[in-house]
Amino acid sequence: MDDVVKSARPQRERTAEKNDARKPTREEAEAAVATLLAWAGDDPSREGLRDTPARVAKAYEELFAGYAQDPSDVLDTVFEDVGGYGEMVLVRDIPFYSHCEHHMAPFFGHAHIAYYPSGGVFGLSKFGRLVDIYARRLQTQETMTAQILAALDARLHSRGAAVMIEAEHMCMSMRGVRKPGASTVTMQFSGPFKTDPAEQARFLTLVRGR
Ligand SMILES: Nc1nc2c(ncn2[C@@H]2O[C@H](COP(=O)(O)OP(=O)(O)OP(=O)(O)O)[C@@H](O)[C@H]2O)c(=O)[nH]1
Ligand SMILES: [Zn+2]
Repeated sequence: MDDVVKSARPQRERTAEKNDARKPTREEAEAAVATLLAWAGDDPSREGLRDTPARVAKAYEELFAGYAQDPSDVLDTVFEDVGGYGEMVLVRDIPFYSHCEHHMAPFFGHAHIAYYPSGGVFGLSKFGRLVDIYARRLQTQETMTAQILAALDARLHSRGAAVMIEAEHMCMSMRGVRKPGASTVTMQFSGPFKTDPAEQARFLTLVRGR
């Protein structure tokens, strides 16, 4: 397993608990939204915007719920009685919505995750949950790709994984360089996917073969 030290439960990552010391109150968050509305040129006290700061704070709780979630928790469902299955498992086209850490603008697309099981397989829905934990945080697409791979690498039941993410960034589509339709593809490999080009090619063929 390359340069990764495995454990049954990986270290907890950035979580709400860790950030609690400097976490503003909900009232402060809503006041900040009102300030942004005024700064954008609107009147936060007009009827249509009166409840907007509260709605935005509530929406942020959902959109950024990943800070309060631990990826190691979702990979705890493992099925060991799978008739000796040890071939690649690929879950492809997992949709996600995230926000880039540079502009807090949405980026969205699909993740594809493959791994080689070792003595058991993960519950399939957990890959969607894993993607969402990272998608519901601020980061780059590259970071998200690497973190999903690292979460799998840290589990005893994976002996190598491949993660590919394809996404469109609204900070490049709606503003700035304004190139709607441009897609960014990132990928990270470990185990056989990293050491064997044929494994990488098989993963890429299976992802594309739909
Ligand atoms: N590598 C990477 N870059 C990203 C991601 N999301 C946004 N960016 C880029 O972050 C960069 C920020 O560039 P800056 O020059 O600091 O900010 P800016 O003036 O708003 O840049 P423009 O977007 O070019 O207008 C831009 O090139 C974005 O396209 C991501 O997930 N990965
Ligand atoms: Zn951006």
